[in-house]
Amino acid sequence: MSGLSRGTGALSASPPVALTIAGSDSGGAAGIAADLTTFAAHGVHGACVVTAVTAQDTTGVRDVHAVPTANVEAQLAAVLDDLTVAAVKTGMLGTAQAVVSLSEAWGARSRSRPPLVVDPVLVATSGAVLGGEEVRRAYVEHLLPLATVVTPNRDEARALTGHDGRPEELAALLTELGPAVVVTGGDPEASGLCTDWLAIPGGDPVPLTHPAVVTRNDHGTGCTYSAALAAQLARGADLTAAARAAAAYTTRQLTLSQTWTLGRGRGPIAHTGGTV
Ligand SMILES: Nc1ncnc2c1ncn2[C@@H]1O[C@H](COP(=O)(O)OP(=O)(O)O)[C@@H](O)[C@H]1O
Ligand SMILES: Cc1ncc(COP(=O)(O)OP(=O)(O)O)c(N)n1
Repeated sequence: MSGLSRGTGALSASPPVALTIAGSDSGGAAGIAADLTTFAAHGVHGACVVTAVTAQDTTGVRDVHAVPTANVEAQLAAVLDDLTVAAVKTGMLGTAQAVVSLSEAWGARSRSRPPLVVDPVLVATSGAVLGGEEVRRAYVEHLLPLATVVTPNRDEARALTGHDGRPEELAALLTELGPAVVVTGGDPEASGLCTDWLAIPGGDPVPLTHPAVVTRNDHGTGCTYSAALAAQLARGADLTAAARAAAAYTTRQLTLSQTWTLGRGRGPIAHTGGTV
């Protein structure tokens, strides 16, 4: 045996790499924290491009610092120049400039592009606005047409379409921009069920229904779902299987954190409980 320690574990193949482009949540519930821990739970190596730094806890968002666009671009170039990325997800992008810059960088890539999951973060659970009207418009005009799949919750789907229809109608409308769509959520307290609507361009929207978890600890749920979806795609799942698996994973994390008491407000969803 040489002087080098070989460790005790079996040799393993390199994991797939997923990249999150998102903001940080100082409370560790949403954003980059949720994404990287969710990637890890799926056996996927996580790279990250930080777009915004939020001073945030379980009760709300106190401050937002947008990372300068030139630095966001440099982070993205560093990751893509070096790592073979199998899937990308975007979360809070924060400014219209960041949305446009990312769209241009993505559109300009000549090599094959991995699946791009866009979680169009506009508003947090606490009601804090994380992306205003200019950001909304930039998503619609620039980024959504480049996405593989977009994962708005019902409020975001209404905002993006400018319509107040049923979620399956909103999902179908958004596919007209090009991507597949999962409109997430539902009315868990009323029905005991959550129904996400998956629409693939050219097909009829399909309901994906699962039991609802009654919990106050749901901060970071949308981030966790979209990160799990990206991780599944990085592992090679097809979109329908990935959407089902991501919802199952998210439900399991909500169940695990159901009895937690962390913070004074909407506590964090668990991120890495159980195995995938
Ligand atoms: N109470 C709940 N019980 C089980 N699943 C849930 C619950 N709330 C949301 N989900 C699921 O979590 C995922 C993210 O949805 P959603 O909560 O709409 O995101 P966001 O946090 O962006 O509003 C979806 O698959 C949705 O069905
Ligand atoms: C930095 C940051 N990014 C995203 C969100 C929104 O999180 P999300 O999981 O969509 O939903 P909430 O549970 O926060 O509504 C955030 N709050 N912060």
